[in-house]
Amino acid sequence: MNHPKIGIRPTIDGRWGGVRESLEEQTMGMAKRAAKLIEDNLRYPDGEKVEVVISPTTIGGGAEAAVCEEFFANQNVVGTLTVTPCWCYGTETMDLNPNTIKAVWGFNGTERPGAVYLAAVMAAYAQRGLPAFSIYGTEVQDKDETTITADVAKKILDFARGAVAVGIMKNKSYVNIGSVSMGIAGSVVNVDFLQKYLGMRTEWVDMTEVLRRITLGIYDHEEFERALAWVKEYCKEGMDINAGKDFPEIIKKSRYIKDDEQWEFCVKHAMVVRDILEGNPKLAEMGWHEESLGRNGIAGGFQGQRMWTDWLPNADFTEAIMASGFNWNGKKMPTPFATENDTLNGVAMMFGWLSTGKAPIFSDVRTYWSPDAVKRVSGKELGGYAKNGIIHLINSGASCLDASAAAKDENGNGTMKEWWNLTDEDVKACCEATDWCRADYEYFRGGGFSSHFKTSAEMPVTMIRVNMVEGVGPTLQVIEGHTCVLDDDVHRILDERTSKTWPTTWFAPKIGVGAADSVYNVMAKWGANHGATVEGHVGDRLLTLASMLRIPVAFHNIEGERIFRPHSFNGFGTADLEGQDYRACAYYGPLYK
Ligand SMILES: C[C@H](O)[C@@H](O)[C@@H](O)C(=O)CO
Ligand SMILES: [Mn+2]
Repeated sequence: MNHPKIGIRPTIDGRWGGVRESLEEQTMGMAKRAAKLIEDNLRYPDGEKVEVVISPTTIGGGAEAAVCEEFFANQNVVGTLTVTPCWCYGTETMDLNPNTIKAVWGFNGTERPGAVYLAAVMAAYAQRGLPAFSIYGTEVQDKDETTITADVAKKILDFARGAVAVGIMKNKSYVNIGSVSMGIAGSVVNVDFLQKYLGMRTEWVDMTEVLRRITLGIYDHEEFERALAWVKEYCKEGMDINAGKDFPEIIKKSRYIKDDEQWEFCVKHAMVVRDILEGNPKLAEMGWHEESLGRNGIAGGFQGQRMWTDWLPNADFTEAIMASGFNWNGKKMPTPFATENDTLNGVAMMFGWLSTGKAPIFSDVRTYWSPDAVKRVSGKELGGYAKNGIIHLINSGASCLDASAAAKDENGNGTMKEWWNLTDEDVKACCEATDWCRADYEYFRGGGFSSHFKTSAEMPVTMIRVNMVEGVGPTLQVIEGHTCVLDDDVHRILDERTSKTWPTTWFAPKIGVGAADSVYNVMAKWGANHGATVEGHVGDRLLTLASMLRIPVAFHNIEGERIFRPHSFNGFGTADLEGQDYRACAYYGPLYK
């Protein structure tokens, strides 16, 4: 991965003869400390540490700003962080590159007017139509203080993480395999959105390409044997919902791959889909050079239903294992991969993955259960986070296996980890917590297997959705809450009323913030049938990312004090943060227009 970097711009009062000399060490010291903070705390999705470059000199005016810009030019710098403890000359030192994401940290030390420069250069950025993030600590620090305070550190990291996410998506591909599934609007790919907002290439691959590669053997046969052995050892058989059923003829005659050959087919499907997105040098060794290149895909989806699944095994294994933090080769970078080709949910999965390094969960937002309804059907009261009601997140077996929450944190609590922190025990535990049920032939005539688990830990999570709204364009929904663990009998009663062989996550949104005034209204206001969920309360990170991408946030429950957007957004009004966001995003428009 050609990693996008953060460029740091130590900026200084240009007056030689005493002022500048007295500030050189402190200014460059801020740059080095900010660089270390980012390198020590942030990782790319592939697990590598985020790379930072620092201007070769402090920047006192336009000449040195040009030297810095030239130095950054061939370093793939996606975001610049200007740092200063003093007054500087705003329009002479500002980053005028229209393509970088910008932030400025003004040290809160009163010996020199760093904060005055911060405000001055923010005015310059607002006047020039270049939104920039303003970072200023709440507490005055002594000028020789080298600690970066927690509030400043958080803003530096949230800025850098969002800028890196923007850079990771740029020039990558989103690969749709198949077309629109069952009339799902999110499956209707909006190429303008992917190109102009995310800088991504949209690729289409017909589902017959998967069949071609399986049929002609265009996959690594040695790896296939290994993967099949892993499946036999770790993907244990679950209930067969079809057993004993006398299906109508149309279903019986539709299953093309025999039951005892379906796992082989599903494993090949998963390997082929991965190779289509990422490429695989082994294929070149086999004489399949073009296939070995892949499509530079960091995310994608598979249509499945219905033209494939009405005769061939479904892609639930593929979709689950692509999005998981591990596979038969051990722990690996998750790939946001959308069921039913729901591209807008695939992008939501990608945003969550880029914001956490964790596996994103794909789900139907399927059922709102009020406390009264649960009491009626189970005789039990909902309590804890579930006390105001719960939402059933479940989709035909596509959810990443990390969502079983079988991985354990340092206190032994179930959680979902950055993939690079997964241990062998975590991987085994996630496999142990999952069984694989044969697909419901009424839905999936061609068969296949569905991952089946229930999220077995109470975790903070954030559910995300990208919607396309005529008259606005892309919008984002971000709802924080918790997963809930229900009593076994309550879970069983609720789960068995619906598709009981699919993976379940019980979600209790945090209510009482913004428009999220009830669990019911979270369900009622959700923009589509799917949601992408990641572990952690990371709604603030997603709102920062959305502001960088100029995607307005239509619905969220993130407390006002946690919202970090470019300073110039204040110019679009400050009393109503939602309206401000909409007006600023509408004016600035997409990054790559
Ligand atoms: C099997 C069914 O068609 C499911 O795929 C359907 O309920 C969906 O997931 C719709 O999003
Ligand atoms: Mn669905």
